[in-house]
Formats: sequence, structure tokens, C-alpha cells
Amino acid sequence: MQPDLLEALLAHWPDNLSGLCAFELGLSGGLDSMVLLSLLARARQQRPQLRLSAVHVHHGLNAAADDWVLHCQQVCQQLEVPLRVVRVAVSRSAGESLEAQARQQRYAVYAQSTAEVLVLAHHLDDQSETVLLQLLRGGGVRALSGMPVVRRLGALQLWRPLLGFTRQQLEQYAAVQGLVWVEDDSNADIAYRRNLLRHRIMPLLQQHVPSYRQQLERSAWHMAQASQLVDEVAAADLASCTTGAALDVERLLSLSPVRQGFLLMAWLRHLGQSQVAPEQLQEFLRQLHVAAAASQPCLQLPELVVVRYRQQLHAVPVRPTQSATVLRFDASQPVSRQPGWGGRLRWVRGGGLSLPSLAGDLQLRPRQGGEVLQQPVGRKPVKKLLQEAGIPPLLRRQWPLLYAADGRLLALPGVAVASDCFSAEGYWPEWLPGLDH
Ligand SMILES: Nc1ncnc2c1ncn2[C@@H]1O[C@H](COP(=O)(O)OP(=O)(O)OP(=O)(O)O)[C@@H](O)[C@H]1O
Repeated sequence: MQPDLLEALLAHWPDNLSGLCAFELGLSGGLDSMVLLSLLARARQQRPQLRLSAVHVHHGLNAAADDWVLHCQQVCQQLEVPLRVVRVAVSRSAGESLEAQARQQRYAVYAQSTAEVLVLAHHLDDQSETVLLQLLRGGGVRALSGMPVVRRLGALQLWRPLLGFTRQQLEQYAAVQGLVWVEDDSNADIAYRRNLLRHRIMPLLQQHVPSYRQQLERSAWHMAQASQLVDEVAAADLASCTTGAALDVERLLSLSPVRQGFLLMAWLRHLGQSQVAPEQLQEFLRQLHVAAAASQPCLQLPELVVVRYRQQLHAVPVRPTQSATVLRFDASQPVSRQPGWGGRLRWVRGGGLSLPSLAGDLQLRPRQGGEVLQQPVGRKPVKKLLQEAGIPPLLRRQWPLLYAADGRLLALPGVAVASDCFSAEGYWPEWLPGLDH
């Protein structure tokens, strides 16, 4: 029997959305979002506090795109739902597929919503396709968890109230309500894997395993449970292995191999690197295990590199900006973040640069090559000092030099200070490489 969709929607209104009033629906003009528009407009009659609006993203990819806008405008006007139409330009040149780019742009538009809840019309068939697609891509537990009913999207809540209903149920609702919608002809193109599943594979599954949607949904639920457990363990491990912005190698390696991998993944995700191949992580961990303390395994990612230095892992930017940075010495603020340098400068009292040498505008400058620093034994090349301190080559290249207001080289932070500026009561500059998370 066809469930009453409106009744079900109202009965399953998520607890974590109670108290929120401003809802914006992502309206493509297709069947699914037209059904949801109708349902939410009717729900508004029973929940007068609900403020409903809609957003249509015009990608301009389809010849009929302007008609879709018109259609959305007409229906929204009839239902007295304010609609914003946002035009975006999808470039055909970049490496990603058009689909993926269009999707990213939609999410960027959603994220700008002034509503409290952004509502999308994904349904149970979409969920089955998503899980199967992820399986075919070799996705991990997180990807195989499918789409959650509610999740955060920046400051918003993202709600998918139709995940419990099949496409067929939505079609029946649309027929009963006399809804009109637009068809996106690209949905028929089986060159897209999702469409291939929808038009060729799912009908076969339907024939032989009619409950496949519910079974895939069940598996996704198990995966979501496992994924949450993994996240909780990884967060606890991360907290116990983090020292400042770095990870303690000994503590990391004392964990079981599987926890090491998930911990590293959680750390990198905090640093904004979510696309890390598990094989690359495993190889890095293997090298950390076997490499002697003096050797320097590193994990190379598109935007950052993870290196071992003094038994800690540091994530440093691949291309730090490293333009000359002016700073003032302030004993009351011993640590300062230096984002362009991918690290922090810390002052430690007792044996370091004398206060007179620290007066005025100091500068952090990148190495140019050929610099020398005054040492008790004479002037010593910076390159040599960095090598002797056992700093990995990659960090050596980006190590900042500290200059005095008069342009003299004062220190190689964390390594050596100019001996003619030394005072037993002075301040030692420490360089703490690594991005904060
Ligand atoms: N052009 C659009 N403007 C506004 N909202 C849209 C638009 N296209 C799709 N949506 C919303 O997103 C929902 C899902 O649509 P679709 O499956 O095409 O998008 P997707 O974000 O690529 O999803 P998936 O994660 O399944 O790939 C729709 O039901 C609708 O609510």
C-alpha cells in the first residue's frame, strides 16, 4: 500500500531540526524535488512557523536549462514559495567531470543559503545507486555509509527527508497530486555510470532481488555505525599522539597498524587533505617502521608534505609563501603563528638572543644561499648548521632565517643564534614546523 508521504514526512521530522524554521529546498525542477516542494508546501499548512523557500542552480549545461528556470518560477509562484535562481558557469576544461563540477558548484550555492536547513530530494533509489557506485569505486566504510538523513553543511543542516521512499512512490504521489516536472535528458545517457546502474543493472536486481534497496540501505547503516566507531577511535588516538601541531612517532607506532592508518587519515582530514590513497599511507607507515631514526621518510600530498623530524611528524606546506615577514619580539606572547611559513615561532627564556639585539622590527626571511652565522668558532655556513642539526632536506629548504632590525642575521631558529648577540638571560628562538589543525 502506498504510504501517505505527507503523514510520514511529518511523523519523521528529525528531532535535531526541531526549533529550526527557515528551510530552503534545492529545486532542480525534476520529479523528486517537485514532489518535495509539494510536500513541504503542504507541511507548512500544519506547521505555520515553517518558512519555506527554494533555490534553483542554473548550470547552463542543457539546452532546456532556461525552461527549467521558468518551470520552477511558475510552480513556486503558485505555491507562494520564494525562489532564488543562481547562475553558475561550469568550465569544460578543468580535469574533473562536468557532473562533479556542477555538483560542487551546487553545494557552494547551498552553502551560501541564509536558511537554517537546506533540503534535498534524494530518495531510496538514489541511496542504493550511491552505495553501489561507491562499492564499484572501492570506497571505504565512510563512503559506503551512503547519504545520512541529516548532516551539517557549514552553518546549515542538510536534510534529505525522502531517503525512506522509492522513486516509484514519488511517481505515484506526483500522479495523485497532478504535479508537473521537467526531465533532464542527460539522465538517460548510460555513459554515466550512475545512469548505467539505474537503467541496466537495477532493473535486473529488481527482477531477482526485489528487496535490494532495503538490503543495500541496511548495509549502509552497518557501514555508518562502523564508520562512526572508526572516527571515535581515531579522534581519541589523535588526541593522545598530538603534541602541538605535530604527531609523536613513538606513540603512533605503538598503536596497532590499522589504528595508525586511521589516525593518520583523521589528522590529514583535519588539515584539509581528505583525498589520500590508503596505499600511500600504508607505505609511509611501513617506511616509518623500518627507517632508522636518522633517515627521513616523507609523505608527499598535493598541498602538503609530512616529514619526520626529532621523532615527530610535521605537516608542512609544499609551497610555503615565505615572503619576508616583519615581527616584533614580545616576551608576553612567546608563540606566534607564521602561516606563510607553515609553522610557529616560539621564544624560550634563558640562553639566547640578548634584548638589545631583539629591539625593533625583526624579519623572517627565506634562505637565498650562501648565508653565514657568527659562531664561537667563527662564521659558519647556514647550510652546514642545518645539516649538523639533522633537519630533513625538505625542511632545510623552507627553514626561516631571523634577521635583526639592522639587517644582521641573528639566528637560525631552533638551531643556532649569532654568538655575538648571545646573552645567558636572552631568548632562544624555536622554530616549530607544521600546520595547525
Ligand atoms: N540545479 C539544481 N538546483 C537546485 N537543486 C538541485 C539541482 N539539481 C539537483 N538539485 C537537488 O539535489 C538533489 C539531488 O539531485 P542529483 O542526484 O542530481 O544531485 P547530486 O547532488 O549530484 O546528487 P548525488 O550525490 O546523488 O550525485 C535533487 O533532488 C535536488 O533537491
